[in-house]
Amino acid sequence: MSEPTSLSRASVAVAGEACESCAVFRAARLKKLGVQVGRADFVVALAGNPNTGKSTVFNALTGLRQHTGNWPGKTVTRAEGAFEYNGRRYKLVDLPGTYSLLSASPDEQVARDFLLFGQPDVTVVVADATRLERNLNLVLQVLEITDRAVLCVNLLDEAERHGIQVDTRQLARDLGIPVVGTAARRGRGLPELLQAIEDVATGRVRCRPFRLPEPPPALRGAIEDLVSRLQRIYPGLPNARWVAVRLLAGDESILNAIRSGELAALSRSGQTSGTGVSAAAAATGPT
Ligand SMILES: Nc1nc2c(ncn2[C@@H]2O[C@H](COP(=O)(O)OP(=O)(O)OP(=O)(O)O)[C@@H](O)[C@H]2O)c(=O)[nH]1
Ligand SMILES: [Mg+2]
Repeated sequence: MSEPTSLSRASVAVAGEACESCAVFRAARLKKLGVQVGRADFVVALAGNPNTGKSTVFNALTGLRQHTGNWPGKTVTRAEGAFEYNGRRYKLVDLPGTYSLLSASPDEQVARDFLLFGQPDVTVVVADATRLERNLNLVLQVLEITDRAVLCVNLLDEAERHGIQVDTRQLARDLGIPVVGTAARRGRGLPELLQAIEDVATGRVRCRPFRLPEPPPALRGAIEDLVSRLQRIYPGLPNARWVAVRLLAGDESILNAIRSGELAALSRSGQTSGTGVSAAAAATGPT
């Protein structure tokens, strides 16, 4: 996060002295693997509000051609692709846009279920730099359920056109995770994004995510009690605490997942492949 600007890195490469910290060198370390996911060293999820450029980032890193366009709700199911970076293979999962992990529309549930139960190694939240405040709602929710996240502040070119400047360094300090500014349609910032993903995936950078204050003791006791019951009934269930909180809030979709046996299936499978409560996986090929 305290690296030189992409301009200074690029100038080093132009001078013909590519070094391991320069952006052009790092971009050259990217191999787009398309649908050839195979055995991946790390699984990376792309989450974010609708229309923030998730599929644009996905396409740029995998070489695939997920549907993109300037209206929300284009991606309705999960798409998977792969890339290799610095010799490590990454499975990249493009998710439908969602405003909140509490949302209940079918495509938003696909995103929610993968983030909660798919256990990605890194969650990249792609945010719209022109609507940062609204986008941070999902970022804070994601930070409640994972220690390994990167914030990609995309559409920086649009923000600049409107005179908006984003202080990514301050954001990184406040959120406790790497924050990278991008204009993904033109590839700007993607070398830095790749580096941040690698840093978090390999543990080179340890996140200290901002968390909301603990609930009052009475509620905390109820949550802990429910968590231990859930863990007894559903051993291996990821994010049992989140499930407990949603049950206490009377979340119908979680109650239905219990009644239908979906939650039991999740805890049995461990969900490393991330099928999700209601998600149908969609491998997307070049179109
Ligand atoms: N100006 C500009 N446009 C961008 C950038 N990144 C993506 N876009 C455009 O923004 C629109 C939305 O991009 P998508 O990649 O489809 O967004 P998404 O987040 O996958 O959208 P949903 O799947 O509907 O949630 C498209 O028209 C992209 O070309 C960027 O950095 N700058
Ligand atoms: Mg999309």
